[in-house]
Amino acid sequence: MTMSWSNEVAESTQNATRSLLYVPPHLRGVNNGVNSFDNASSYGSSFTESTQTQYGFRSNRPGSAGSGRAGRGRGGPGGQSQWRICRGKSWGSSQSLGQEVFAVSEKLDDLEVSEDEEAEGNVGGSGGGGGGINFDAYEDIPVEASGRDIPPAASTFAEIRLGERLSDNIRRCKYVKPTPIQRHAIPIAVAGRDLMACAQTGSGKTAAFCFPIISGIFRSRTFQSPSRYGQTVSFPSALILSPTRELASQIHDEAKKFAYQTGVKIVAAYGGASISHQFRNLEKGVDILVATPGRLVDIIERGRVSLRMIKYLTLDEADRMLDMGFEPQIRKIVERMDMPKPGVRQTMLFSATFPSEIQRLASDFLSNYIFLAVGRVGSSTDLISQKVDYVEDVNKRNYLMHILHDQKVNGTCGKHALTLVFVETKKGADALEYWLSMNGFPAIAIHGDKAQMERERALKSFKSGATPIMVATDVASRGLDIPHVAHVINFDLPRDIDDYVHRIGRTGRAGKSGFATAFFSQKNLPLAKALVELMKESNQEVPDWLHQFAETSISNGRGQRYGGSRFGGYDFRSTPSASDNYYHSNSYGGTDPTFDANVASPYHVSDVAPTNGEYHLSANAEPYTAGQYAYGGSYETIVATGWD
Ligand SMILES: Nc1ncnc2c1ncn2[C@@H]1O[C@H](COP(=O)(O)OP(=O)(O)OP(=O)(O)O)[C@@H](O)[C@H]1O
Repeated sequence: MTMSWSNEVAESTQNATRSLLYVPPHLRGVNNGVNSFDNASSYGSSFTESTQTQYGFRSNRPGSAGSGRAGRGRGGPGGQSQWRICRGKSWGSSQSLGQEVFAVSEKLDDLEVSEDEEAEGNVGGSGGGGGGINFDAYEDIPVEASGRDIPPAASTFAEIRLGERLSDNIRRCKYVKPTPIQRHAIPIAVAGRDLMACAQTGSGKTAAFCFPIISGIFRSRTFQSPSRYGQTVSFPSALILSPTRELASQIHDEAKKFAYQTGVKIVAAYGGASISHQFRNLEKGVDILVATPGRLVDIIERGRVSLRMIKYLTLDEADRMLDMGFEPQIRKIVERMDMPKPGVRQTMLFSATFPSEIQRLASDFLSNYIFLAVGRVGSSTDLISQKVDYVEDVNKRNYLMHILHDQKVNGTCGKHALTLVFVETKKGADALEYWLSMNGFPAIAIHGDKAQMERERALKSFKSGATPIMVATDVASRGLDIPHVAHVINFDLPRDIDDYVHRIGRTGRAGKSGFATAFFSQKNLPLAKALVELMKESNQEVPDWLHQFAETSISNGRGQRYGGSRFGGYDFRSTPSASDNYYHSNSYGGTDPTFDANVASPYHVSDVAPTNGEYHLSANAEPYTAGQYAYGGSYETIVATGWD
């Protein structure tokens, strides 16, 4: 049998196991077909008024009447919202729980990807589709760039001149058109500039940093030889750091596809996997090393890798990499392990969220950089329909099971509609996996206490649809690009709104719609304000009760966001507190000599309607005011347990 091109390149993880039905160890030999959901027939009665959802179908979804951003074209021709009122019914808080979860499953129905669609290569995801991605969804996204002499954006890949081989691979991946982050970031990176880039989850950041690196290494080939076969110490030209093993592995797979037949060698090194195997891979030659921080330090200290020749440094999920959990290790790698200094190497930082404190820390690693924000910094894409339900902790399991049961009986949770359930703790993940499995729901858990093989097996089983429910801690919240995740359920809400943004971002990727449900209880009060702001920014309907919580709640700081909605993003250099005398650009290609670091420019570069590569300045936005977008409050320590 001939393997498809992408399968050939990414041999291992691409082998789906759809035909396998996962049976958890404790259920082997047990009649798995028995659905003990009968036990749950009394759900309705076990829910008090306060646990009833305040479900509202969105009549004000983008593209429908009343939307401030009508005509986006998302969800089909004519800009019809995916989340329409189903079958002419309207729902309210007086509906029974059963009816409400039924409504959820109807929504999931809308999300299902047909076999035809997949066959046509219209499905995004690491499988490499993309031809039918709804790029219109991104067209009116605000873009802001600040910094000196900003290279102009490109509207096609061809304009960027990435080289023939890479261009062929881009076509093979069915990337017809660059996404907004790619249009802006790739020319900046190809021009050799340092970059801090913030763009929404699922919007194509991986390619935005991989293409310039691969192209740059390929071009310099004649002048500089790669790390050669048999060398005991490897000297990669590029280092891509990721907070999790799974993300490192995914970036490695993607980069390999992009670098196919270019001769650019890519090696992954992350914890939990055999280090001797990784040494052997390094000995075969490495241009681009994709690594998690812990394993990288280990291999450097064992003298197997030197960072002396690094020309490109990328931190994916950069804000996570620089938060309290990882920062010391990253500093050690970047500042004390032989790596060329900022200005000598090229540094690129990418994330969907960038709190100002982290931007400040990150600026230590950058030189004369450009800040690029596609969409509002830290906002979620409005491709994700968000719903928040008030559910007391004691009722969460039953409520979850009711939702899943409904998906199941309505046939809406097929192999193409996966459900990802986030919980707070590793123990909680195991317990919920067990409980769901015992109740006839094929679930698998992933968390940092599992052996790497088990983590990989869990992910593979979930991706293939063999186990369509995955219970996860935050180890799966960032970067993972899993096709067909239709529903993200925050069984336990995170304490940090940015984590919420990343978690729900596992659905609604590459222009596709997704659905996110959060179970909110009293203990989530500190998150209420930020959640309301985020939902409003993403054009979501906010339940009245959540508004009330938000008004009364005191933020814990991490929950709080930069205040208010505003066009474009926020570059921390434009606040009075930015310690250095930073520059600020008022246009692509020009620096405003009158720029005052204390009052940022009111001009914004917009690509709302780029014509012939021309970008328009809009002076319509209010000037920044001091601290207006500061990531308010105190900064709580986040311990990145189980990440590396
Ligand atoms: N130009 C493009 N054309 C078609 N598909 C694309 C394009 N760029 C990226 N994709 C696809 O979009 C999906 C999301 O991309 P990617 O994983 O890079 O998103 P991301 O912005 O890094 O998300 P996150 O913030 O969650 O890490 C992937 O499946 C990728 O293959």
